[in-house]
Amino acid sequence: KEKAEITKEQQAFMKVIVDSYNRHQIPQDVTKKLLQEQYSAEENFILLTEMATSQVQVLVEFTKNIPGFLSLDHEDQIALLKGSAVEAMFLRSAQVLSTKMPNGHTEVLEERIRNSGISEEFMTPMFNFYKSIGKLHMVQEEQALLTAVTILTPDRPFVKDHPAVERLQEPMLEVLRKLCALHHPREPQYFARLLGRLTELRTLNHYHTEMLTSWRMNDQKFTPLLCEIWDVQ
Ligand SMILES: O=C(NC1CCCCC1)[C@H](C1CCCCC1)n1c(-c2ccc(-c3ccccc3)s2)nc2ccccc21
Repeated sequence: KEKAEITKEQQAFMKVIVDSYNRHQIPQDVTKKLLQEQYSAEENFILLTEMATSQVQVLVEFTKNIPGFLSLDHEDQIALLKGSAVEAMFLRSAQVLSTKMPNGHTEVLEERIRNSGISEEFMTPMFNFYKSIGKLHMVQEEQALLTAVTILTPDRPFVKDHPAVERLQEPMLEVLRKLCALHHPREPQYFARLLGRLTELRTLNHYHTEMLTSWRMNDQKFTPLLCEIWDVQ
């Protein structure tokens, strides 16, 4: 019995994470902008760097609210943020695309992304990921916790104290498992499928530098923050 129930402290824990996740304002802006018109590859690249820069700032605020994160070794805090920023960006982008929109808007958005300047070879893996996230119909709490679980991945490059990160990730996974059972009672494998998406995320992470350098334009410009996050220049 007690295995399934979400305890009082787990609820409080989850509230902190979900509230802080919902202070995310970027997704609406990017959807509105992209639906306005098809921009040139240059304009889209600038839009991406702007969105990504503010997304990283929001991600840092979100991460600081994860219980226990600030008591981790400071260099490990940086390593976790650097290691997860791109995955959080793709996860957020997937959630933006799977948000319910008026008829035809999703198709327009997809078209704009296909013609944004990203080279063709990345479209299939990227949209496969977006579709697979969409099919999960995640509730907000699941989205917030999945992002927190992604950030608290112990085996990121340069993380020294793995066990300390695992100790933070475990309660997160426990609450997420209970949430999945609660919101998707008829899908016992839902939690496993959710975690399977994290593997797909790592593949996209693997492509990201090439996606940027092969963007259909010359001499892409990056802000110092993005050079840190995107391993470019
Ligand atoms: O603005 C965006 N995403 C925001 C990021 C911060 C959080 C909110 C969403 C971009 C736009 C794509 C079209 C051109 C402008 C930028 N976007 C992407 C990305 C495709 C490739 C991406 C990437 C990231 C890092 C490295 C290499 C490549 S992100 N998928 C989207 C799905 C739905 C709506 C927007 C989406």
